[in-house]
Amino acid sequence: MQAKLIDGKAVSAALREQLKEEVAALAEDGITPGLAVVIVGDDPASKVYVRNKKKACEELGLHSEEYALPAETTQEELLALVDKLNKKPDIDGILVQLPLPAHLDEKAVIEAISPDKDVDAFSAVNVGKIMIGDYKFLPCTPAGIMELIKSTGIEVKGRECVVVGRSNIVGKPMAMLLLHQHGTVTICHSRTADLPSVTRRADILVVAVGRAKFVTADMVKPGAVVIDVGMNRDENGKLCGDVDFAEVAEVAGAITPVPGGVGPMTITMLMRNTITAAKK
Ligand SMILES: Nc1nc(=O)c2c([nH]1)NC[C@@H]1CN(c3ccc(C(=O)N[C@@H](CCC(=O)O)C(=O)O)cc3)C=[N+]21
Repeated sequence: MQAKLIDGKAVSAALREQLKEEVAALAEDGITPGLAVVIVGDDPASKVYVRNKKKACEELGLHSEEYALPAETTQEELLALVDKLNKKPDIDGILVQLPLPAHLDEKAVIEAISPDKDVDAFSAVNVGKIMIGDYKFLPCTPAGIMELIKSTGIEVKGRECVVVGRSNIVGKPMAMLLLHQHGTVTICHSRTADLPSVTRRADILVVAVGRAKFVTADMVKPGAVVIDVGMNRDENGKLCGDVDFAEVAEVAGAITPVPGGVGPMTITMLMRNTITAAKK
């Protein structure tokens, strides 16, 4: 392996030390940031994330509440809970774990969360604010990736940045954040013609397609920074990313592992957003 490993756990740990100081400063004013996590149904992978979020809250001294609702929960029941949390004074951030079971209207639930408590920054108002560069919260995964890129010391300004994947929660906001830092940004997706020729232009390559080992060494420019957002299970049930780590690490200049890359950063940014929300 010739690439430098981008250690999401280490970058996370350093940021969490700073956040602890912010929490301590808020405590002097009698403020404890509070996060509510709502999970509907019992997807085992979702449970892992929810557990990691709760652990991070405990580590930083945040108040956290978990609402585990049965898979049969109705839209009305879920909206009633969101409404209650919107009004709950000790809750600053609300996260409804996605995806929701198919009978629930995800969009309506996201829009029901008060924009001031929308720590995922998924609602239309918050997405719009990101577009115009006037935001309070950044979406957690793209924000965490910007911190990882910063940790490599590479400057985004003027560079070729290629984002593979165009989801509302990762690909699109990711492209916008790179653009804010003056990157030259290309978004690719499943219909992109000759994808390898596009990804090979990237100085910074962010991959969020949800397909195990989708990016191979021939798709990567030598020396590129490669960020892997994937969370897949391989044939043996082992967690793996969208990038074929073993072979791409021979070509890239720096690369994130899965696990231990983007995942921990997502949670750290969620903590940061909750603290920001508590500052009012
Ligand atoms: N409203 C909402 N907001 C989210 O932010 C959200 C969501 N829904 N639904 C699911 C995805 C996924 N996600 C992850 C967060 C942390 C890890 C994480 O901590 N990963 C660790 C370990 C994971 C493991 O061991 O299984 C790592 O990569 O090292 C992973 C995935 C947040 N999501």
